[in-house]
Amino acid sequence: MPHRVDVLLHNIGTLVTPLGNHPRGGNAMKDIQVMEQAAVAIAGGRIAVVGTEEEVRNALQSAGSEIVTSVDAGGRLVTPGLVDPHTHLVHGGSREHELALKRSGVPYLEILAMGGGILSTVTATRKATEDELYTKALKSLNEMMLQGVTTIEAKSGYGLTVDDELKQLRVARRLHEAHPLDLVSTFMGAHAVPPEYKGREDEFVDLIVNEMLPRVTDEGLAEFCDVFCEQGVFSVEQSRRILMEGKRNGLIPKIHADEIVSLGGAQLAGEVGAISAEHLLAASDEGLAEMANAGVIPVLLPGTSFNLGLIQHARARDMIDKYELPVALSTDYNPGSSPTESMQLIISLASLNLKMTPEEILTACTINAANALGRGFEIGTIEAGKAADLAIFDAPNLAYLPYHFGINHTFGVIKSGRVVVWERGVVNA
Ligand SMILES: N=CN[C@@H](CCC(=O)O)C(=O)O
Ligand SMILES: [Zn+2]
Repeated sequence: MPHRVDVLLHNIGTLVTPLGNHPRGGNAMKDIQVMEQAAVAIAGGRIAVVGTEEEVRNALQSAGSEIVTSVDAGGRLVTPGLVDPHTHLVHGGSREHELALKRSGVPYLEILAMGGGILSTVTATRKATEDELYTKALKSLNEMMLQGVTTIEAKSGYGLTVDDELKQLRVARRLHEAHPLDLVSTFMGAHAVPPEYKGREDEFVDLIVNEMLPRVTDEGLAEFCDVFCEQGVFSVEQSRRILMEGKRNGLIPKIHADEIVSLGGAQLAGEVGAISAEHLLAASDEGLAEMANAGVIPVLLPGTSFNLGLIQHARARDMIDKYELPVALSTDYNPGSSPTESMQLIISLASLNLKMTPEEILTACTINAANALGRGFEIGTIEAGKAADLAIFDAPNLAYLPYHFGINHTFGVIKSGRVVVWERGVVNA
């Protein structure tokens, strides 16, 4: 028991959290702890004690702990800080000019093949200075924090030259150092083939492998390596080569797999030992079984299928009920397929379109998402010893979050023991 408690968060109406450090799949996704009239004592940025308010106060009193600051949660709902494990945070420009095209039925991959889509954002990102990218991404990062998010992943992939990929990753590193939120970086030089390599796709893969990957690892700019494995983008063979070379360079594989066409990306995820596979709308049963065998976390992105106007969504129910996979959820924040920073929108869409229960959704946005970033021992639950990352919502219970959709429920956010959002506004950032 610490002698000095920096923050005592008390008068929590309901505290909800999954427990443990590992990904939770199948029925275990529904297993969460629900505690009424709770409190959390925080010391040195970590959770020191959690329990009912009476238990916590008694424990602190018998240890003679000094409480430096008391924070009144006002009877609200408290969850672990949300984790957004798949974002394309750093990019230039926006793509509202493609909205009419999309709504008239032109498919996502066709817009890309016409030189638009991802490639239009590549042009804008190449043009932007590091400072311009920083300022734009900072705004989005604050939006995410106001949603109750405390850790995010950020991918490169809109530079597609050595310098422009490094530029994006340096912006993410600067933001990680300057902003209260934690950013975890992923190198995604294999996001699209740039126009100057059209018809010479394998030469672009050579560039990624021989020049980009070594520079990224030399500068310690990323932990993960991701590939858009999709028809007309990177084949299974090209993806395998990049992910294996990434691994040789110390980067853990992730993969945009079977989003539109069932290419076998889910199987590849299992084969290369990816920590996660993303999208998976078209994943086959064999692919899902392979992921379950290999312990790959499916990161589902219901904002993308919603925004692309698809009838089909990822098969979350099969993944949970049949394959006992530990589903994670994310915004996929990007300027094309999912222009939203809102994890709370994702929470509602997961309920509506993926048919996940509120308990499963909480697990997916916290401990499973944390494990998709290799951080299950550090964040994702409210337990003694973990980082004190907490979200305080103006909601009477957990089910209220997906139920009352389209508004921001966040009242406060505590990141590493520091209050960074209060009364719905950013403080101390
Ligand atoms: N599908 C590939 N990449 C992103 C979209 C990028 C974009 O359209 O700019 C995604 O995860 O959805
Ligand atoms: Zn993505």
